[in-house]
This record gives sequence, C-alpha cells and structure tokens, in this order.
Amino acid sequence: MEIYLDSLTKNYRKIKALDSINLKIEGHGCTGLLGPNGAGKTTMLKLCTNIIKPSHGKVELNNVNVAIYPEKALEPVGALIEQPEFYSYLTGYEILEFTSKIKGIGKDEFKSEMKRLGELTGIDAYADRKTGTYSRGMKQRLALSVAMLGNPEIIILDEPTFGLDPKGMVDVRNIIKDIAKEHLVLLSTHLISEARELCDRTIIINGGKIEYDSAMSAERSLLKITATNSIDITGDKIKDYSRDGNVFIIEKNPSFSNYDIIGDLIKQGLKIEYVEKFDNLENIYVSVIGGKAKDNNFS
Ligand SMILES: Nc1ncnc2c1ncn2[C@@H]1O[C@H](COP(=O)(O)OP(=O)(O)OP(=O)(O)O)[C@@H](O)[C@H]1O
Repeated sequence: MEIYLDSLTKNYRKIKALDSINLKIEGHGCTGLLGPNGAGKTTMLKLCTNIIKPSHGKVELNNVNVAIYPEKALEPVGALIEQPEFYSYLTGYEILEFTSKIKGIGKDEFKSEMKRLGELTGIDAYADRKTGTYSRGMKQRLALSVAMLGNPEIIILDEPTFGLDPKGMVDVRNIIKDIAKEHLVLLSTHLISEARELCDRTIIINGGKIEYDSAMSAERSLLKITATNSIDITGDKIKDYSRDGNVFIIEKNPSFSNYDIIGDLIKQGLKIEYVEKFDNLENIYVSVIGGKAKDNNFS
C-alpha cells in the first residue's frame, strides 16, 4: 500500500492551491493532513482520487499514475471526499448494493461485506431506512461503509468528522482507528486534537506547501525562546528558525546542546527572557502556521 506524490502542483487561475508537494506514505496506519481553511487539503485528496487533474507533477497509488490510469490506480481505494449526499429515496442498503455492483462485487461477497461493515460502522441498524431520514452521523457511517465496501487497501477521507456532534465524532474516530489497523488511511482535518488522537503521522500544510511532517521530525528538537529584542540569527548550531515578534522557534542542529544554542544566541546579541522546550503538536502548529493562514494567491 503506497501513496506517492511527486512535485504535485495544482493551480486555479491565480491561486496556487498546491505547490510542488513531494510525499510518500506507505503501509497501514493513519496519516493526517492538518491545516487551516484554504491550506490545500481537499485539493490534495481530490488529486489523489482523480476528481481533479494536477497542473504539474503526479500522484501514484501502488505505483500506478492516477491521472493516466485512473481505473487501475483507484481499484484499491475507498474515498469520502466532501460531505456525503445520497439519493434520499434510496435506503442505505440499496445504496450499498448499487455501489457494490459498480465495484463488481458479487452477491455472496456483498452479503459478507454487509456483515463486516455492520460490525465496523453499525450501518446495519438503519440500512433499511431511506437515507432522507438519516441524521448527519448516520450519513457519515453510510459514507464510510460505501468507502470501505470491497475492503480497499487505501482509504481517503476528507474531514470525516465534520459537522458531527461529540458522540458522532467519537464513534467515527473509533471506526477510523479500527480501519487504520489494516489499511492505509489518509485523512484531512483542521482539528489538532483529532490529528493527535487519530494519526500515526501528521502533515501540516499551509499555503499549498508541506510545513511540517512528523515522520521527518524524529530528530527535530525545537526550542521556544522569548526575547526582549529581535535580531536575525545565524550559525551552524541552528538548523532553522521562525520568528514572530520577539518569540523565536528554533530547530537546533542535533549535535549541539540547548546550552550551546543559548550561549551562541546571547553572543549574537539576543536578549533572552526565557527558554521553553517546544515539542507538542499545538506548539508546532502555531509555529508553522504563525497564527494565520498563508495567502496562496500568485498576485
Ligand atoms: N474549484 C476551485 N476554484 C478556484 N479555487 C479553488 C477551487 N478549489 C479550491 N480553490 C482554492 O484552492 C485553495 C485550497 O483549497 P482547498 O479546498 O484545497 O483547501 P482546504 O485546506 O481543504 O480548506 P478547508 O479546510 O477550508 O476545506 C484555496 O485558496 C481555495 O480557495
């Protein structure tokens, strides 16, 4: 199971919705795309499922190019993109049956799938009702069941808990946790708490770019330094830094200690007030988003 994005770019006229994304996701587990409104999350998931085509670059699913061979590439994929809407006069069962025919699932397999999905999502409790009578949470369970039908290896979910009440959120998150035990799940969320709870790997995107990838940051050692002045800092001890007023988030070169860094910064003229370790997702999010979404308009 593998999702591979190579220089993936999507422009909408003047808007660069995705900007040269390179990413590889392998094996089972849940990967979350976290980012503010307009970051490019849905665009990435739509490109992965061939709802839209890239301006440059490519998506490969299990080594098959999605834009060139969509049918083959999407064979191992179940997806839930944007809010699920179903024909209101059909029952959940009828929708699943209809989908199973499109997916080429035989009658016997469909029966066993209904049993499996019932256990996974609880859809069996109201499969005989018309979807026009479903609550949002029921629709979401049905949508997850549709995505899971045929047991695809790769599951792509756009904001799967959006609009659900707290109980609905807990239920759907539990379903996703179960799914991720054996499948590759790629989902988007704008909730830090959801990413923390669900995701084995979290990727923060903003302005169409990957700003943070937890898989790349095992060695990342961040310091938050609050100073009474603000200067440009340099040197081989510091791998990268961002600055918001007099607050610096510093990624240090792992071969140096915190004391080395602080001594160096004082030498450079930084008047340090206090230093904190900076390693949880909230802090990382604030440091990379900087409290505001980036404008990804070209002009
Ligand atoms: N069909 C479109 N036409 C023009 N611009 C679009 C279109 N779809 C998305 N965009 C723009 O592309 C950028 C990324 O949008 P996208 O929907 O991917 O963000 P998102 O991270 O999913 O945001 P949200 O959390 O609000 O759903 C935004 O600037 C958005 O306005």
